[in-house]
Amino acid sequence: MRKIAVFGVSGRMGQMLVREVDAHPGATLSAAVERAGHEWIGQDLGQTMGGGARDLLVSDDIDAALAASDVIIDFTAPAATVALAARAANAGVGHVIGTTGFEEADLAAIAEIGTRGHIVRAGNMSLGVNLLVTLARQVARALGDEYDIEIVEAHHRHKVDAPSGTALMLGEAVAEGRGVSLSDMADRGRDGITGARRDGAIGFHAIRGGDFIGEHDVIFAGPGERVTLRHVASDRALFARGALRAAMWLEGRGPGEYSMLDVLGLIGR
Ligand SMILES: NC(=O)c1ccc[n+]([C@@H]2O[C@H](COP(=O)([O-])OP(=O)(O)OC[C@H]3O[C@@H](n4cnc5c(N)ncnc54)[C@H](O)[C@@H]3O)[C@@H](O)[C@H]2O)c1
Ligand SMILES: O=C(O)C1=N[C@H](C(=O)O)CCC1
Repeated sequence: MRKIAVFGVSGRMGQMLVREVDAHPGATLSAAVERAGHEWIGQDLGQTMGGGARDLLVSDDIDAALAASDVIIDFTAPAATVALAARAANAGVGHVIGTTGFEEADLAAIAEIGTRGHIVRAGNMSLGVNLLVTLARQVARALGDEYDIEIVEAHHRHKVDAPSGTALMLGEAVAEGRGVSLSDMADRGRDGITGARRDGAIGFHAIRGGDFIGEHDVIFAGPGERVTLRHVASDRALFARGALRAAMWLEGRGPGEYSMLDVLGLIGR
């Protein structure tokens, strides 16, 4: 049995993850972790999730959670994830990172920890989005600079980061397809007298509202035609299933910062 701890357990994703781990015949929930001071700390996990008691208390004790686990699944917040990555690596525990909203310095810190730790990190854990990433790279390469690329995403009203992690994955993929750096070409939102579109720009636009789970369009607008690649998530459990797959996949792997493209066997496609 693979022992899996869920961090951010009271969150939208945390609760999905508990259900997926419980349903997996090869996995057992080893710890349920929330941030210090959260109202769920010390409560029975089953009861806080609205069911019967299950003999597992929600805790903020990171060392105890790491000691009890083979791998942790972390959908929390950037600062928490970066700190946790170092502790998981030191403890020899795998770390599946679903958190988004990282700054460049956070990503560099995680990459450094990935030289000794066992990490899977992806801004989107779904099979469909990761397949779309490979398609977006190919389409950008095939269509070339005459086609303007705009990435439009929509998420629920509680989401705190923009562009979404998925939009950034798609942006990296189209930039790679074109042989350019995303940080040079990204154009995030537009407002006011922006001037005409910059040649080669990769545009990002974020819609926030209601209960959108996650929708992404990559638009290639060319002379006389447009191509749109689209992904629509209709069930948040999708992301939890992907994260659990990553947690199982990490078993027996060497150190590294892997992506869902590795987990799903989509690398190089
Ligand atoms: N990669 C993916 O497929 C994917 C899918 C959905 C969401 N996400 C990302 O996952 C993150 C969480 O999303 P959500 O919708 O579940 O948010 P949420 O706000 O519902 O849940 C986050 C939880 O993390 C907890 N938390 C914060 N700091 C913590 C700490 N130090 N230790 C333990 N717990 C801590 C919060 O208290 C909260 O309960 C976001 O960054 C989101 O963008 C990624
Ligand atoms: O609900 C969220 O938050 C989501 N975050 C990920 C992102 O930033 O792309 C994946 C989709 C849902």
